[in-house]
Parts: sequence; C-alpha cells; structure tokens
Amino acid sequence: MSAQIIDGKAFAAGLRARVGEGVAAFHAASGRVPGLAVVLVGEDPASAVYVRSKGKATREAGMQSFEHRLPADVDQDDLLAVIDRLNGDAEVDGILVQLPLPPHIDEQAVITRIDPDKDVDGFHPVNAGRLATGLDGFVPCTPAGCVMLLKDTLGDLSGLDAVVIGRSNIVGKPMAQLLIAESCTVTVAHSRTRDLAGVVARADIVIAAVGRAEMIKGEWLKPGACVIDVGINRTAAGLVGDVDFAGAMSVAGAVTPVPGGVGPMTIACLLRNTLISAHRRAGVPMIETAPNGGER
Ligand SMILES: Nc1nc(=O)c2c([nH]1)NC[C@@H]1CN(c3ccc(C(=O)N[C@@H](CCC(=O)O)C(=O)O)cc3)C=[N+]21
Ligand SMILES: [Mg+2]
Repeated sequence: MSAQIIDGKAFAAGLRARVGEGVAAFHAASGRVPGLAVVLVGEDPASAVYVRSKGKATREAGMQSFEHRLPADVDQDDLLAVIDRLNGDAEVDGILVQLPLPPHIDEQAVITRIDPDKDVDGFHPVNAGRLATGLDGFVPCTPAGCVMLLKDTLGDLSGLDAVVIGRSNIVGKPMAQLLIAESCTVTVAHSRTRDLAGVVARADIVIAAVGRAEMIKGEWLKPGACVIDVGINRTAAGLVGDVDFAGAMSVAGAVTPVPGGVGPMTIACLLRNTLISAHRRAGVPMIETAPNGGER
C-alpha cells in the first residue's frame, strides 16, 4: 500500500490565485494596492533565493514588493531605523525581516520593533499572544499552511491525536496552538522527549519540524496517519525533509513531499496575510474565497 502524496505546490498555486483575485477586489474597493516589504541582511545565498521567490510571488499576486538589502555588518540601530520607516509607510501593509539575522543583531529586538499590525510573519509576541488567546492577529505562515493541507486532506480535525515534533516559536508552538483550536488532542515532542517512536505511534497527525534530515522513521507511524513534513534539509543527496519519505509512504495514509509540500504553502500564506493586513488597515471587509473553509 502506498500513501497519498499531498500536493502542497498545487494547493499553494490555487491559494495564490485566490489572493490575486482578492488583491483586485481590494484595489477596486480602496484604490490601493497592498504592499509587502522584505528586509534582507547580509548575503546568505539560501536567504537571497527565498527573498527573490517571495518578491516574484508578491508581484504575481498583483501586490507591490519592496526589497531592502542591508550589509551583513549593519548596525542594529540602522536596521531598527529601517523598520521604523516601514512601520510609518502607508504603502506598506506587511513587513518581513528575513531570519536568521547575523549574530551581532538581537533578533527579538528586531521582531518586537515591527508594528504587530504589519507583522505578516506572525512572530511578534503580541501576535503569539493573540493566537494563544483566540484573538484576531497574524498566524505564522508555515503552521497556517500546514492546517490548510490537513483540513484539505482529512476534513474536520476534531478529536484527532496530533503530535508536533519541535517547539520553536516559528513553527512548533504556533502549530500546537492552531491544532488545539481545531480540537485536536495535541502532544508537543522535542529533543528531550523519551520514546519519541512511542509518542509518534499514537498519532493520527504527525507534524515534523525538528530540522534533522529523515529523522522520523516510517515504522514509527500509526498506519494511515497524515504526515506533514516541515523540514528543509540540504544534504549531499539533495533536499530532504525531517521524515524518511520512502518509509512513511508505505505506512502513512498521506504525506507531504519535500520539496513541493509545506514550503510553497508558507509563501502563499505570507501573501494571504499581507492581503488580510491591507483590508484591516483600510477598514474594508475581506471576501473569503476558501475552497474548504479552511483558510484561516
Ligand atoms: N522572517 C522569515 N519568515 C519566513 O517565512 C522565513 C524566514 N524568515 N527565513 C527562512 C525561512 C524558510 N522559508 C521558506 C519559504 C518557502 C520555501 C519554499 O517555497 N520551498 C520550496 C522550494 C525549496 C527549494 O528548492 O529550496 C519547497 O519546499 O518546495 C522554503 C522555505 C521561509 N522562511
Ligand atoms: Mg542572533
């Protein structure tokens, strides 16, 4: 038996097309085009590739893309001054500062400087608090994309056992919050978890976000489980996820591939958050075009 491969790339293309329609409707209602500002510090080639593909997707959705490149040795105060300027710029609805930042920069100081109502990454502590308390805010893009794929694959998630492997502020913690809101029974596992295989064996839903190539083994899985692989690991053999894909395919019910799974959803959700921000800032109600009611 072979699992369904969840086509995140195709789902993301559909979502980006609907965001594009929403951009046109917003422009008709407000006379404005939404804008996303991306700040890149330094010359890390992988980060430069991501920033370029974000800019391209932003323009393809009909939005303005503003790119700010700063040298790797930039003063923290100069970076904060760029953020202050973007916070005050009426053309900018979303601000993303590409992570990781160089070691001399205090990442938390930078994240907390962004206006929470322009924080389309959803990384500001105010947005983490809003998510945890069920208030409207910005949901981090990768976990939001994972929930869309889960609902598209499984329908209602209520009552399902979910295991999130990883406890980062960017993925693991917000992922757990979203699954709680979907009425899953959520376990968060991490590097100190005893008997990870035993924890994974109980799960209907497995979210792998550890950052270690092919660490989650197919034989750990409950037969029929839905496996969402957030990992992007560059190895000698190419790009692989945190899940042993071949092993998972013979046990799971459905699996996201790497590439072509969660990654494209992250960018599509970033565009969607920017469109949401533009509507909120203009006081224009947004028309939802969700295929499954799952785009939250
Ligand atoms: N402030 C901030 N926000 C981010 O959202 C953020 C960040 N910093 N720093 C870096 C990570 C990484 N990230 C990815 C986005 C899309 C793909 C993606 O589209 N991947 C494709 C292609 C992968 C490839 O070929 O490299 C795929 O998985 O199919 C991957 C990774 C966003 N990040
Ligand atoms: Mg740092």
